[in-house]
Amino acid sequence: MHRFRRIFRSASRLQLASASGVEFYSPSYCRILLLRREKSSDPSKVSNLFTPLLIKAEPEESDMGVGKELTGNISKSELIKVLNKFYTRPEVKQMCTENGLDSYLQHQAYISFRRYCLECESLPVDIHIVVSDILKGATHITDMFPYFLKHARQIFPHLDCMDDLKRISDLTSPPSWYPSARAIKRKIIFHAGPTNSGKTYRALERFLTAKSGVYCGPLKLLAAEVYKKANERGTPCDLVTGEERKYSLGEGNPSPHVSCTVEMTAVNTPYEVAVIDEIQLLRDPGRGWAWTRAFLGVMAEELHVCGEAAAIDLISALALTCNEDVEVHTYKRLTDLKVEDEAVGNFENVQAGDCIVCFSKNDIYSVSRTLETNGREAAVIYGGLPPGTKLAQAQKFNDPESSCKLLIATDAIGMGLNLSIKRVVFYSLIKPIMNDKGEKELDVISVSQALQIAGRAGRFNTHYDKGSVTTFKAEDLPILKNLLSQSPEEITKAGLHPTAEQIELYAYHLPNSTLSNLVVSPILVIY
Ligand SMILES: Nc1ncnc2c1ncn2[C@@H]1O[C@H](COP(=O)(O)OP(=O)(O)OP(=O)(O)O)[C@@H](O)[C@H]1O
Repeated sequence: MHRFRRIFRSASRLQLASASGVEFYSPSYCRILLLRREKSSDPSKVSNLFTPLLIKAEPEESDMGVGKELTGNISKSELIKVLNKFYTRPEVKQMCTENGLDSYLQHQAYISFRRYCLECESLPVDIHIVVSDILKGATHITDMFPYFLKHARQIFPHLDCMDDLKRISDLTSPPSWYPSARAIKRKIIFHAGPTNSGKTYRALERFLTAKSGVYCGPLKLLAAEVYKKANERGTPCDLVTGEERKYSLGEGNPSPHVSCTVEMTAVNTPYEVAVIDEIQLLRDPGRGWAWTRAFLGVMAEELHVCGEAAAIDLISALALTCNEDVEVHTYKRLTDLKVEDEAVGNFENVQAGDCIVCFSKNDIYSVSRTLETNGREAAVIYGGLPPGTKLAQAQKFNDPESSCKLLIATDAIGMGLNLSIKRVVFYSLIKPIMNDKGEKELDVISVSQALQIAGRAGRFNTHYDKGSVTTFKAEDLPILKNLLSQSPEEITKAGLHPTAEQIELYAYHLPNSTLSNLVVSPILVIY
């Protein structure tokens, strides 16, 4: 199981498909390819990642000396001469290419074959006879090719099942990976609007009144919130995250409703209603595949997706690949949000109801230390905290009776959490991001991130019916204003991940492959 998990994780590096004009990507996969490309402009060099299996020179006992008895002794020097001559023949190279061996694999196979022949105490009969015939001029040197190819296939097992691997590697039609979802005609409703516009509320109302449903959220905390809300409303609902499963109706007795993190979405369970929250995250380089999978695979009569309007076109195109239509409902923000004309400047100007947003743990620590030194109590929320701790921190900050009036948080608060924030203060606008090469670099936050985080201020149904936003440093304010004056960038790509079954098939076809060979096989096949 552990081995399989490792295979699966690495397999997230697979590419990609382009189905009916929808572009998919898996950047961590691309990272490998780009790394390879940096070393060489030839994409076929991906095969350099294959390491040959070691074949011991141990012929069958019944073979021992038979070749020599039949055709006479062959000296090592004669054998080397034949092998070298064989390998330099252009026809041999041609035949290698035709059989899936590029120049790297040819060379590796030749080194291994040569070692095998020279280390053999007694050559296998068939090889002995063909070498002997070549030496006598009775046959052509290229007649050794079948023996060489047999050896190459032993050390590179993927060569034996290229056709099957090609079939499995066909990632060009992701909708067909989910036959159960394709067997039903789903009604798809896209709730589009900015943050705090009531989109999720509307979708959840439908979820709560359905006979069965699944809520797929971006964070454990949000899944936990929906689980709590549903159960409080008398709709028994289970909670499923990567870490835990909570049953509402008693251990082992699943409820008709499930609230889960999007990665945990069941694609073989029928539901009346499914809600996929923050659908724009399907473009996310690391986790986007989970939204794509949930969208294509969830078996729901009614599928509600909530998110930025920037995802409408892509979702409609994806739906089209499933022969489904999308009904779009648009929403407006429920409360006012004002961009302030002054930056905060220093910690004395921090006010009750402020949420200081940082993009690094160092900033979180330094801001909380400074506030503490100034005798100001602050709750802290960042991605790495356990969900229970995050919830406790959110409750402490939301509680009007609490002495804690400040919040320090990363963009973990950017998604759906109900926090009583009066003003969002961006401590910085620089965030580490993953570039196209899969490397981490620092960049200004995107328009979508700025809007999403700023939108947390003045959340409907909290103590503040209006919100405001500003920066800590004066020099950041014009940049923030510019970001907030724009609409989120149109989403044009969705993340994609092969299914567990596809990776299992790879493991099945290549039982003797090393893990690294198994992982890179699909990449080679795609090329
Ligand atoms: N019609 C409504 N009646 C009562 N409360 C509502 C209503 N619409 C929205 N709310 C509340 O307003 C808050 C924001 O709504 P909601 O979570 O649906 O926003 P959203 O558009 O999905 O934005 P986000 O992505 O930030 O969650 C929530 O606390 C929600 O319960």
